[in-house]
Amino acid sequence: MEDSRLQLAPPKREQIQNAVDSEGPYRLLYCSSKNDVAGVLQELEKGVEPNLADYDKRTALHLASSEGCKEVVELLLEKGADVNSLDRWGHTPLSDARSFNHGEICKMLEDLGGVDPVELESPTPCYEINSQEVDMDGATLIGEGAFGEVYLVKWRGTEVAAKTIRSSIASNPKVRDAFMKELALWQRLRHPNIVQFLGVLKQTDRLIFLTEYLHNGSLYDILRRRGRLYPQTAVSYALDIARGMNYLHQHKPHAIIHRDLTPSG
Ligand SMILES: Nc1ncnc2c1ncn2[C@@H]1O[C@H](COP(=O)(O)OP(=O)(O)OP(=O)(O)O)[C@@H](O)[C@H]1O
Repeated sequence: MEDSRLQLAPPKREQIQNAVDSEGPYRLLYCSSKNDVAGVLQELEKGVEPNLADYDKRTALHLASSEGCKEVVELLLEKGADVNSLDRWGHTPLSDARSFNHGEICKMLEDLGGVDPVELESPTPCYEINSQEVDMDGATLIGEGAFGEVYLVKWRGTEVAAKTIRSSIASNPKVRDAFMKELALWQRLRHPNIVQFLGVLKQTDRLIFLTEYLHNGSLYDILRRRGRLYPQTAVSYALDIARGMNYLHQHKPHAIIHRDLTPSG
């Protein structure tokens, strides 16, 4: 697994813009994303609710905050827009203003009690496994990846994969920190098509973590052993991969983007 593979992705700007109509009550959302103060005022005067939201539960205040439309943010707040409304990803307008670095808007929202639930999420430390429970001396080498060797070991009587991280990588505090954050995120994932993360070995000078052991290895290993797959098998593998990817993309509050999907990992 690469240290940059699992990435947090805020909602894309194009998605925000495509999601809003320029006509009907949704014109409020469209005008808010374009900093069209007169248009926003017109809609509010027609009686459109300031907290009207699109199908992603994004309000005019979310859109104006993402797009840096300071005047519209000011107007919406004055007209009673909810400073802490949550969109489908659990983001408030302040989360959006922060992701796009709109400092002045952040300040306006904070002054009115705006909070950012994304920031409040506490990073969970990685589950630690006592290294005495794992027989590293009896380990069998099963592969080698970009970051180190992979071994088959037994942990509490169960076969698991132990991934060792090269000391040249693990000894760099910045890289190690980024790696640990990625592992902390991985340990929260639960899906039949995502290899299960089990924990990090403690009391060892090396960085080693355990995952579920796959008896057939990676897709690359299967292709190398068996050659061409039957079409039904290929389709069933493709569906399993798509299910795993879909789970990552639906992850809340942020989608997870793999960025390095290959037959070997
Ligand atoms: N959980 C596992 N169960 C069985 N074999 C595994 C497992 N993880 C890795 N392997 C084997 O070890 C090899 C190296 O895996 P690893 O994930 O470290 O490297 P990689 O394929 O280069 O991916 P990355 O780019 O993440 O380093 C794989 O190709 C596979 O043969």
